Amino acid sequence: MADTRATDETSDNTGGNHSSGDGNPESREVEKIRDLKSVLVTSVLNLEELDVNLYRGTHHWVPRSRRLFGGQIVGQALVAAAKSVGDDVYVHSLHCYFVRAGDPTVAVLYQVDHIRDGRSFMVRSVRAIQHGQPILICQASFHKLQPSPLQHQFTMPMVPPPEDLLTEEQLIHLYLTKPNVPEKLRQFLNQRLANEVPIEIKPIQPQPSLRRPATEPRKLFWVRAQGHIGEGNMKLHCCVAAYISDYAFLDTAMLSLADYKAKFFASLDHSMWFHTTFRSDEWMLYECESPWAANSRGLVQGRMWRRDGVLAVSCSQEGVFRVQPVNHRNKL
Ligand SMILES: CCCCCC(=O)SCCNC(=O)CCNC(=O)[C@H](O)C(C)(C)COP(=O)(O)OP(=O)(O)OC[C@H]1O[C@@H](n2cnc3c(N)ncnc32)[C@H](O)[C@@H]1OP(=O)(O)O
Repeated sequence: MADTRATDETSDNTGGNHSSGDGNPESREVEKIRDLKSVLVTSVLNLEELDVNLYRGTHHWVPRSRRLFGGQIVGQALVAAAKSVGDDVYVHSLHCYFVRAGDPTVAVLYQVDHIRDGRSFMVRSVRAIQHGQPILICQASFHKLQPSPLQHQFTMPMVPPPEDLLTEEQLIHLYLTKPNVPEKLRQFLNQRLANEVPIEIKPIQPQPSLRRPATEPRKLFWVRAQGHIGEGNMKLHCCVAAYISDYAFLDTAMLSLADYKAKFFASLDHSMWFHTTFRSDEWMLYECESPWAANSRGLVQGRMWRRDGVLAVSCSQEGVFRVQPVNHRNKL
């Protein structure tokens, strides 16, 4: 079997030095895709200005649930908020509630309110609106750079580098070449391959199976935006990270429960804290864990690490989970 590992990474977290691979046609193909501007920048996060403080966003990828992807709404809301502040401030946090399911058949409007401009901090409130009603309310805060001797961070977990791991897509291709893959699983995996999610993921401990044992609710994976974004616009990288942060995050809470599936799950809220500069189109380690779940809700917390060990982003989210045993015969 051909070695399907991507070989495009020789750079450090500061980005830039991509090698052109090993001459393998598949590596060259990966390189070509990496050279294309990320669709997150050209389309998803490229809002249309309709009026003062009013923007319109369109959709790229819609999950199977047919409700809008939360990361898209948060990312677009942050783009709208960031348009109302100057170049001398950085987004440092956001706090959102998903109050209604997003409708994938119509665009989303983003209405920005200027809450306060202070000497150090600026706060914006954004309402994402469809059919005249809010689907998301978001507060975003921006801060001037103010270096201080007070600084510390946790230590990044030790994991294999992304060059030694396969992408989710490559893992699925590999798995589908095995004999006797159950038809239901084959269909599920083919559906995943058909997804046009503009995110690349390399799991640290892949689990390509529908039936898995209950484990500690914790997972780690390398993640980056598909395509090129480039250096320079830190606010844009934060918006892309907001998009990325909601993908493959909430299901961490389900890891503690085997033999059940979620007949309905959705994120209720989402918070992020941006600690320092990073490139969302370079591999970052996403460490996800769920400290608590009960009463049909689960809490997940995440840390995104630059590959040089610097903690770049912290995230937190609560979701609703309505679960049932996998062999449940009732029609949903
Ligand atoms: C792929 C990666 C995904 C990552 C995660 C995401 O991005 S998720 C996407 C972002 N997040 C979201 O879209 C969530 C948006 N928020 C919401 O949809 C809503 O706030 C909410 C469903 C969470 C709120 O639930 P409420 O129960 O208060 O709302 P509502 O009364 O309208 O009910 C919504 C639906 O749930 C059903 N429902 C309500 N309570 C129920 C219960 N105890 N048991 C069973 N079903 C129940 C209702 O019948 C209704 O179904 P019917 O509708 O059939 O009548």
